[in-house]
Amino acid sequence: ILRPKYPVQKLYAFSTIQEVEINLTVIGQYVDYLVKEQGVKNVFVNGTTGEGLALSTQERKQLAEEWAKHAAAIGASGIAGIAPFFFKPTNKDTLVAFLREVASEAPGIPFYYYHIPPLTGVKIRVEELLDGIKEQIPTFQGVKFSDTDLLDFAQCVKNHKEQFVLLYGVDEHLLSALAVGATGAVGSTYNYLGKKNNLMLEAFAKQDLALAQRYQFCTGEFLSFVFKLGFGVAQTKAVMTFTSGIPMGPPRLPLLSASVDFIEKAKAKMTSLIL
Ligand SMILES: CC(=O)N[C@H](C=O)[C@@H](O)[C@H](O)[C@H](O)CO
Ligand SMILES: CC(=O)C(=O)O
Repeated sequence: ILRPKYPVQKLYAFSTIQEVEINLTVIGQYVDYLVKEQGVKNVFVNGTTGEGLALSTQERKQLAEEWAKHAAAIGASGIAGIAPFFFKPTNKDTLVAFLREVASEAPGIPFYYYHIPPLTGVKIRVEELLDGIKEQIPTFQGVKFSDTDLLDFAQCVKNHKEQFVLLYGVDEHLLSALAVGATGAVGSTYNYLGKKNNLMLEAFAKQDLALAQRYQFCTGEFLSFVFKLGFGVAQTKAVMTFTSGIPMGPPRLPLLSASVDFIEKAKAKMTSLIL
């Protein structure tokens, strides 16, 4: 959630780009919206959608505190870490050693590995990573798995479902992940399709696969449409803005705001979605 830092746009060489600062004032309203309108039960703060990687440590702390305050929580119920993505770990042991250092800074808080190879470029299989990880990282609690390798995910479930929380993070594939035993889901589309996805979870739990598929196809229909227009975090913010009415603001560089053309088309598509 960002907002322009200056009222007047700064001029850059080829386009107008705004410097943006975080906007804490809308978080209370945002929490209410997620809970009441979308049935969202937990929030993943400073992740991909919240542009955590584009924020300073100070900004991330401010955001986490503001979310915790409005969510009436005393603190975080968990923290998550991604793999280092510039100098990358090339094997499981170095990745575990890295995560262990991060996790040990907060010894009382459950730690999750955020597996997102499309963005980190680190493709070390989670099945392999989880093997023996609890001995190395005592606070290890689970994985947010944002990849389409459902064999890797299924192996994680098969070997560790009792021990770890396995959250799936590719929203358009969630039903497939449920089929192999996902514990839950974390994703950007639950900001605006949360209600439909909760109904999908319910249908799946009642073994009504045909109904669950219709909800999954709804997410798929929307995403497959917007993917063709160019879809990323900036566009997600635009969709969240028009569905919730809460201003999510522009993204921070190198991302650029969604175009008016994108917003119009995405809005029309969203309105046309039928179950
Ligand atoms: C790369 C990315 O942003 N992944 C998100 C979660 O991790 C997902 O929620 C996707 O935004 C969503 O599945 C649409 O592809
Ligand atoms: C949505 C999500 O999973 C993220 O922003 O990291």
